[in-house]
Amino acid sequence: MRWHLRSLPPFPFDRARLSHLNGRHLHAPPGGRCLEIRGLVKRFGGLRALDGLELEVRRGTITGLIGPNGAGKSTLFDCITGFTVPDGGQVLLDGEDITGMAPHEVFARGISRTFQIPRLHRRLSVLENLMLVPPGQLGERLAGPWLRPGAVRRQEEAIRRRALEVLDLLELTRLAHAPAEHLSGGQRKLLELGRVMMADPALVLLDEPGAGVNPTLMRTLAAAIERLREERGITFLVIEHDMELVARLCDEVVVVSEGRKLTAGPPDAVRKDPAVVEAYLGDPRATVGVET
Ligand SMILES: Nc1ncnc2c1ncn2[C@@H]1O[C@H](COP(=O)(O)OP(=O)(O)OP(=O)(O)O)[C@@H](O)[C@H]1O
Repeated sequence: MRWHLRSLPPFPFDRARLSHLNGRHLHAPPGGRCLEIRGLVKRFGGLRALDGLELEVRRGTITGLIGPNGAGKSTLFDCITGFTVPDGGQVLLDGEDITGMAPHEVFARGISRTFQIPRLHRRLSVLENLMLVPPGQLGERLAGPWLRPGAVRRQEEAIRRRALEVLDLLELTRLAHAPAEHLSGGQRKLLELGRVMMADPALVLLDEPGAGVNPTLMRTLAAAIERLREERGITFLVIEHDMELVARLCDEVVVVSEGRKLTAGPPDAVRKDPAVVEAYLGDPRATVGVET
């Protein structure tokens, strides 16, 4: 029986200690293509939410995904993660075609996501929300606690330790035993990122992490994302409307409009691109977001 969680390393992350784990992202060199979207099409009745979308996300980068409301950003996340099956095109992860795979198959390949409205177990505590994430826990099996009580206990302790480390990183320790429903909107976003961290992903898709988050929590959130990229080499694709956050976090920004890629490039260049400004505001003389 596999007991992979026993070997989970503590935070702060240490690449050398992690190398014995099987995460392909830990061995793959940064900068190569992690995610490729080729000609993706998704129709809802007569509406083409994705209309031949093409984009690439390089390994180890934080890539922003921006575009006006209804551009198709969330639909893209749904297609990547198996929540929606596209009508055409391909999703490639590290060169493997994962188009149309079920959500659990995509998750098993190292892709985790968050949602615009965090999906948490509201009645469970913050700590329990984290501890539920790692799959294949021995205690969940009917006979596990009877046949291997020591192994179940040790595994649970390892998961608890890791969850406490995640809470520490996200500055949520004092809320460990509070029910998730008592958290503020911003704290829920942090907890959702924590759940993603418990899954040890290679690629993380964040859907509007900054929405409804106050400036202090935003700094904690941004710092955690940067740290995960630096120390774990985790790749991020981030839908975000807050251009200040995009400018701070992202190496590259992809702009989508009406289900297609409009342009891509460094945040500053993209923000001043007349085509982008027009897509957002209908006025090529304006600029998108705040000046930094
Ligand atoms: N399940 C669905 N059924 C019908 N239409 C849908 C469905 N999901 C999305 N759409 C439509 O597809 C288009 C793209 O929606 P999507 O949510 O992907 O856009 P978005 O870029 O994420 O927008 P926002 O920034 O407002 O969240 C929209 O016109 C939306 O109304």
